[in-house]
Amino acid sequence: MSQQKTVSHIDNLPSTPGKFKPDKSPPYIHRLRVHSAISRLTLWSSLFLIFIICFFFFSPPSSSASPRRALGGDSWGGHNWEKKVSRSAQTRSGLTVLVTGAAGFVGTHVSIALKRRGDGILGLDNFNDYYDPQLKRARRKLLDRAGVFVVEGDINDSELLRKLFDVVAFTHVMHLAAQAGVRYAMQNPGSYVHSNIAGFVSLLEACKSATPQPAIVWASSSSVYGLNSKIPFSEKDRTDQPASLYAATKKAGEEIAHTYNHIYGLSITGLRFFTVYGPWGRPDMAYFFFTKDILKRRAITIYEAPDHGTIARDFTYIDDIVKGCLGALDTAKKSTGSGGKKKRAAQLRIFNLGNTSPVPVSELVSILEKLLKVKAKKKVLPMPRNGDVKFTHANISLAHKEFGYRPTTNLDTGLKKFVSWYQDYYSGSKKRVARAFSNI
Ligand SMILES: O=C(O)[C@H]1O[C@H](OP(=O)(O)OP(=O)(O)OC[C@H]2O[C@@H](n3ccc(=O)[nH]c3=O)[C@H](O)[C@@H]2O)[C@H](O)[C@@H](O)[C@H]1O
Repeated sequence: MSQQKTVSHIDNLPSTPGKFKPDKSPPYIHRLRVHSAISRLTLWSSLFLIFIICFFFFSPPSSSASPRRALGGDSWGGHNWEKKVSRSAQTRSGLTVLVTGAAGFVGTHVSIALKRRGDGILGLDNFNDYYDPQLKRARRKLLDRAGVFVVEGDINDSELLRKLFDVVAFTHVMHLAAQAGVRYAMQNPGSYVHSNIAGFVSLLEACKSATPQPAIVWASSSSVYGLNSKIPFSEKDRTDQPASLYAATKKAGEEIAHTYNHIYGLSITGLRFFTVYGPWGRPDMAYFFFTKDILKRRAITIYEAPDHGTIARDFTYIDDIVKGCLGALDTAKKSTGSGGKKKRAAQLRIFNLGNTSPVPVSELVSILEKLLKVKAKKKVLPMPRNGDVKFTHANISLAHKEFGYRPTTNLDTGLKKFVSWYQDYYSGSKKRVARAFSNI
């Protein structure tokens, strides 16, 4: 009993050493006190040790110290990586631009054009295999030579995006990463939602939280006009009848852009590209695979509208598109938000970037036959209902007024340049391949 009392008395002793007054208790009381002090010390040391272990195990590794694995891409992070990122984005007096989809067709041309005039450019691309990734790797070589570093990663990787905005204060984002192709949407609808909707939102989230907020210029598409029959297509025309999921995701992008502009004060410019073609183009596009098939003496399919109607496109040459992109970047006003909050209304624009002269697909094939000096084996079939539209035709007066956009390359001239690049690039001759790389 008395021992129990004594123990409870010992437990009530002050734990602060300075307040402990030595007393004249018997020796067994001292032993008990020492024993208790040792137990407490052991308990606190164990707790401290557990805390340290938990801290090291559960805290995220510092990405500046060790590289991390990107979502669907290379590893990123670390001192050397950050140095490459900063060096690529460095500029004396120009823009500091993050180009998404930099290893894509338009992304490569725009990045090189911006770098050449002195802007600081950082590329981002996930190098997916929608079409030959070898071609994307070859474009990366061009970018490397031009001094543009391309980070391999996905726009859905918000941690990577945050890191990029931490390392570089981008003034602009040229957003070109997307799942392209009108007809492929029937085979892989999820990829359109992943890149063109979820990916776009992920990018806008990063932009709205960045300090400073960048101005954004991004690629919408002529396909948003869908079944619109009023020609030429003007930005004021209706865009609520998309004919493909691709078009629907681009239209959704335009609405999402409105929301981020409205809530967060992001300055956003959408560019509706009209069937862009040229050297280093996309192998999934008709002019590209027609060239390949004609040269291989394989039959090509040409679609026609009901009642043998013509299908036509406002084919637009890549150099004209590049000028349009640069014009849009140069006239983009600053975003107005900060810390994720809007201060005042910000710029929100949409422009057609087309060629203003539609050409029937049959005419495109005739030009290719002349340039390739091979007669095409043609199969004419009714246009399947798989997302295609009968014709496109851009009214470009708005882009002309705002930044002097005026396309100057007709389809004959543009295809001549494409065919010359194609024949060099796929020639198998070292000298000619080198020429394909130098002609950009
Ligand atoms: O402006 C856009 O926003 C879009 O442009 C491009 O789409 P489209 O204009 O449909 O180009 P593309 O496929 O080259 O077909 C060209 C023509 O060939 C016809 N076509 C096609 C295939 C075939 O086998 N036969 C055929 O006649 C076909 O009927 C069509 O008339 C981009 O791919 C797209 O990503 C998007 O950017």
